[in-house]
Amino acid sequence: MEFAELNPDLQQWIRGAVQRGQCQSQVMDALLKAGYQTSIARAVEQCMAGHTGPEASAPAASGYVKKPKGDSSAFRLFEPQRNLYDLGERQVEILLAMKQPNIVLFGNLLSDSECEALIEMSRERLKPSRLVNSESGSFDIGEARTSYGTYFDRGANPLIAGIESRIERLLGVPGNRGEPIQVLHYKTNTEYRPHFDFFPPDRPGNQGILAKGGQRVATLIMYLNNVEAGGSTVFPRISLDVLPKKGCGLFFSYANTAGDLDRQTLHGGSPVIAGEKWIATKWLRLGEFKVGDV
Ligand SMILES: O=C(O)CCC(=O)C(=O)O
Ligand SMILES: [Fe+2]
Repeated sequence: MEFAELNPDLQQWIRGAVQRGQCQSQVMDALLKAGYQTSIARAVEQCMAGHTGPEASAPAASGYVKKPKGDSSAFRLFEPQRNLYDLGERQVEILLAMKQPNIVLFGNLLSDSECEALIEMSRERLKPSRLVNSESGSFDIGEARTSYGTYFDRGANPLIAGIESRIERLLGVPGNRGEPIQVLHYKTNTEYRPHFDFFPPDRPGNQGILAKGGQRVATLIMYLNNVEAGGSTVFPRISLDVLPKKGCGLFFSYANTAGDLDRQTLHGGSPVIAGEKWIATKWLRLGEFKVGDV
């Protein structure tokens, strides 16, 4: 495979690895671990030899969140303009809004019965949550994330479809950019340690994920129950703790006002001290995320 045929994210990663002084076998090793075929060797060789042609410009669904000229709004996504969003079937309130990072807390996003139904339909399906290993691309279980979870394909049933349609109308982001809704259950003493929801594009293990729908650009966490103690969504770099409240939704997008990935969005699910915690999460991509692309 020719270097020029690779997608720009992968080109960029290989260029970066070469510039960092990695030798051909180290680069190949990382790529093979990330699931690429040996046929990529020719492209790596070309890059090593400096025969890469002109730098390709990143397509819309690139691994980076880059500011399009003069406008970062496509990447920052939802920024509230009113205090109440009347969606007809539901009035969603804005309870908190922060500009940098772009964080919005929604009230009245889900009804009590929607929250309860989501929990009930997930109970039997829960499996230990996994983390993406950004070096190898594998999905690993570990103590950084001790919740249990499951997910529902887009439009999997009328309840999921209704919630997805509400999210689409509220945020103004096409539903086909959404990943499947994931439901997570944290028992007492479990947590999800601080992390980024975007996939650092310079890591070989993230190339496969980025190829499907492009970079993640935003998260919407929907709280499905009230938690007795602990279990906040914590943003340690900005000293913010959002306490879970049934029916509320926490939205944040990862591009700062310059359109670059904002590392202030580091966040986690802090340990549940008493009781249990249930959330449902919708992540949004820069491009279309095809159902089945998990
Ligand atoms: O549990 C939380 O509040 C945060 C969950 C989270 O960060 C995630 O699922 O990516
Ligand atoms: Fe997260």
